[in-house]
Amino acid sequence: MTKVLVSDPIDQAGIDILTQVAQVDQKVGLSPDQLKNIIGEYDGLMIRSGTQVTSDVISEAKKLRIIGRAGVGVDNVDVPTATRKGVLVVNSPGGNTIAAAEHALAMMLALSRNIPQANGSMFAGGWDRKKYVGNELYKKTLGVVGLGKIGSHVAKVANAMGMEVIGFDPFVSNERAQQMQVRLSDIEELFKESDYVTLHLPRTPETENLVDIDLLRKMKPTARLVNCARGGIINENDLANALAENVIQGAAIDVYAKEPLAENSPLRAVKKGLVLTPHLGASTVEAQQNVAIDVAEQIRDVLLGLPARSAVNIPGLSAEIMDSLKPHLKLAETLGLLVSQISGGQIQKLEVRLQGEFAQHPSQPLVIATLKGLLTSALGDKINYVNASLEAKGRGIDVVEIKDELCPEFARGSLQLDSFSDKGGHSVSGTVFGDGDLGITSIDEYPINFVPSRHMLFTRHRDMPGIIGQIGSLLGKYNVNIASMQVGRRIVRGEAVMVLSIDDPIPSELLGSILSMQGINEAHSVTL
Ligand SMILES: NC(=O)c1ccc[n+]([C@@H]2O[C@H](COP(=O)([O-])OP(=O)(O)OC[C@H]3O[C@@H](n4cnc5c(N)ncnc54)[C@H](O)[C@@H]3O)[C@@H](O)[C@H]2O)c1
Ligand SMILES: O=C(O)CC[C@@H](O)C(=O)O
Repeated sequence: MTKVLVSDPIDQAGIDILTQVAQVDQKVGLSPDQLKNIIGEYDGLMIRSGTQVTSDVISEAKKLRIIGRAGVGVDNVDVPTATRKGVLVVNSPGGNTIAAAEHALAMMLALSRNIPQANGSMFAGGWDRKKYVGNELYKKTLGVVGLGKIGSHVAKVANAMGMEVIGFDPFVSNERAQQMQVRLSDIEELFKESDYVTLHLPRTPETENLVDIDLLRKMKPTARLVNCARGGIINENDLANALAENVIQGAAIDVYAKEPLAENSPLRAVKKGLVLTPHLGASTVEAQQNVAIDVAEQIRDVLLGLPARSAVNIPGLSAEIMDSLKPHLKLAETLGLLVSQISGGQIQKLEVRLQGEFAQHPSQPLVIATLKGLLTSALGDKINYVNASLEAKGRGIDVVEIKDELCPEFARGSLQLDSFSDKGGHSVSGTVFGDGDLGITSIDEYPINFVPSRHMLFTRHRDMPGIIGQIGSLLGKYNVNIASMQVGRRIVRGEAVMVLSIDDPIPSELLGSILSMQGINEAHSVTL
């Protein structure tokens, strides 16, 4: 029975999708040890930001295939460990964009008009109209740090509200910034010039403590800072001191270095100018439905053996790409399996030659599929699209990609693998025909033409009368049925290759007998 654990509160729409394919256990509030103790039972795990999926947790997973994060940030998942274990990590990159952008805008407005303070005072019996005079956003300068999905939506709305928007994002071009009506600046200038600064960048080792007391001191004393991105980007002690010392006028914070925010956090002790929310950026009914559906559909698909839309740990391999490249990926995997089984040694280098149509597609998915095929004989079902590149690297396989847009021989191009091992080199190539069928078109540069089948016998032998008949008789003796045969050679009576498609695998004793025949240089049993 396929089982999925849901360990954070998830919208029912997502649960309904998961129950189409699995038994769904909803267990919210598990301690790290409780999660470790039960994770071994599950094929899928669905979380929000509350569950910490540490390396310890992933190490205890016996059959986990997918971790689905109903949201954007996967900083609560040890992605490198998941990748090593071949566990796919998926998220919902766009499901809560609007919710998070609107929360940041709400925080700016709340700060400028003292709404939380005025609200608190009203419920305490007050009526203070002088104390809560605020500021308008109109004609003020907004600095947006991180101009991705959320930052660009904030910029759009701020522009519409009559703000001047400046931005800092090292990965955004001037053209893109112009389209967003944002003037690019460096980070120090942005902090100096802005009346409001809003953060919309990820937390990474480079962005941790990015906003410290030095940067805060660059801000205007009337400036306000909003963080609805990730905790840890602002140094919380420095912010508390800056507010206490009137270095800046205000701040509104939704996310914290450590969540939930500790009771004795210096932020909770700030007396004025600070608005805090408990990581509510994505907490709208609409966003929670969006992310639950988006991620549950991906978990369902992966458990059914289909690709995911937003895989975090196989970049460049979206469901769309996998769908459009289906036969090409199948060929890449088949050639990888084939070359690994005829190589017979520890492969040290693999050249992946993409020609014609193959060179026009993104190469990364095709290389990953090749490596998956290459390592399947050694690792069985432990190898998949998630960990193939990492496993190949770990085994010291040097992968070289060669692209050639021309391919005069085959209308749809061809893919060739050249492997180099301690036992010498081998080469296989193939193509995809118009109807999506696969064809193997050469082995060790001997032209050949066959449709790959589950079981095959491959030989390199002297091209001399009687040798093929002898192999046929031996197979007959072992009751192995031949489905088809293909022979390729370059010189008459030189060396030739033969591929037999057979109905059953070759027993090792039979392979030994074939290898001991006169004129046989190599014989390999191949299973795809
Ligand atoms: N508060 C919430 O509930 C909530 C909800 C959703 C997203 N988020 C967070 O909001 C942030 C933005 O999310 P998004 O969906 O817009 O992501 P995104 O990937 O679309 O955009 C992030 C942008 O940050 C930029 N960036 C990266 N490093 C930078 C740096 N050092 N300086 C400046 N810019 C840098 C990137 O180039 C990118 O354009 C993320 O941290 C995400 O986790 C929070
Ligand atoms: O799950 C949540 O509510 C937080 C989501 C948000 O931080 C995200 O990264 O998508």
